[in-house]
Amino acid sequence: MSYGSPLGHYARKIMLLGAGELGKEVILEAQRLGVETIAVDRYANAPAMQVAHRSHVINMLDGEQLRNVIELERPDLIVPEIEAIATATLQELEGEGFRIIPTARASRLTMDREGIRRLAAETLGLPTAKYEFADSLEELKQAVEKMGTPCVIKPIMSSSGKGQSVCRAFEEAEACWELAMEGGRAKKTRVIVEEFIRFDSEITLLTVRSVSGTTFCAPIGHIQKDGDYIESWQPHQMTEAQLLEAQNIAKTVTDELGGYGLYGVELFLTGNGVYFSEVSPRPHDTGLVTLVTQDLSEFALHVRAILGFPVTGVRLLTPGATHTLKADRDTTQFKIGGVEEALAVDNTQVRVFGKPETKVGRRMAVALSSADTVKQARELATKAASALQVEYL
Ligand SMILES: Nc1ncnc2c1ncn2[C@@H]1O[C@H](COP(=O)(O)OP(=O)(O)OP(=O)(O)O)[C@@H](O)[C@H]1O
Ligand SMILES: NCC(=O)N[C@@H]1O[C@H](COP(=O)([O-])[O-])[C@@H](O)[C@H]1O
Ligand SMILES: [Mg+2]
Repeated sequence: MSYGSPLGHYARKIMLLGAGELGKEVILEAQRLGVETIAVDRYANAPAMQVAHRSHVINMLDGEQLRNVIELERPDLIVPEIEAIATATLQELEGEGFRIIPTARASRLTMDREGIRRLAAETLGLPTAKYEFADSLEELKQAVEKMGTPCVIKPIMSSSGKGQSVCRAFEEAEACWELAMEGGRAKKTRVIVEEFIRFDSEITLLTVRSVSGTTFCAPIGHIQKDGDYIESWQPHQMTEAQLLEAQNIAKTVTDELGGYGLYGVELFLTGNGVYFSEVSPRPHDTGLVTLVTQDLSEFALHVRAILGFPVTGVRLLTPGATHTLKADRDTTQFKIGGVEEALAVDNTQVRVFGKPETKVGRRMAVALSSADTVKQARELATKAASALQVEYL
């Protein structure tokens, strides 16, 4: 396959739908291969827009706006970077010959928690937490009663833990409902109620589907707070049996979803075996660690796979870890400080995402460290992240 230079007549063009910190790394990798890049998101100056050839600001949940921008640009590949996109329009466009990564069906099924959960548990028979759905406070109360407490309540369309809470007693159901209504990405009222799984640890298994077949990265362990990731490390220590179980689940779900690209399969490890939690048909936030641990990062792997290039294997070069920096206020008047101190920590890098605005809980930067052991790497990344700070002006 051959293609011309970016911005020329024969360029190969990819359009990212979503332009956050993960997309920024995807675009940088695409540019290394001489691909033309277009970033789209709901607000101007999003991280990936700052490194793309061009950008557009639209409401990606509006099918007409989405179709217009795609027809205007006519990209060779359309690469969803977040869940909240008008996926029915992506399915129509795929029918008209556009290529959606990994497939329009995969982006539709993973757009909300119901599609992927029913597919995994009911069609594929994978082990998951028990679940119920509710469309009103009344239905939620019934579901909580049936499920018992504690249980986890999440808007069906949300990510990074937005609108998610643990309901510890029946009386808390109303507060959980209110939180979910505020936190969802789209104005949908439906929530999922999940059995609370007391896992020993949780992992992301990055799984690449390419012209070369399916490849797994070493498992990534992580810690989440309020449904959002704080720390991740690679490799995560697990038994051979657990790893095989995890790979089997990942293979089953990614084969079903199909297409080319990197998937992040989220799994809970328990004494009773491995549970499937959810899957991202795209690079995963906890996988940022691969920027310092692997010969090819999850972003490089995604780009290679979606362009139809071979992915013959992935090498873990060193243990590593990441720790995030989050804001705790809503403002445009801020600076990121402490980069100098963070970079003084051994074997450490920093990514400052360049988001134009802080929000409570919004991820603004990450520290990444490598070391001889995961334990050391986690200590270094945590030390570096604690040196980083959002300075409010
Ligand atoms: N049923 C559950 N039992 C116990 N913990 C859970 C359960 N569901 C979610 N969690 C915890 O909350 C975290 C976030 O949940 P989940 O991945 O469903 O949210 P999300 O908003 O899709 O996050 P992201 O988009 O960042 O992956 C999980 O990684 C896990 O730590
Ligand atoms: N867990 C999913 C995830 O981490 N997604 C990443 O966060 C961005 C949105 O950030 P924002 O909410 O700060 O705009 C997304 O664009 C993606 O890069
Ligand atoms: Mg998740």
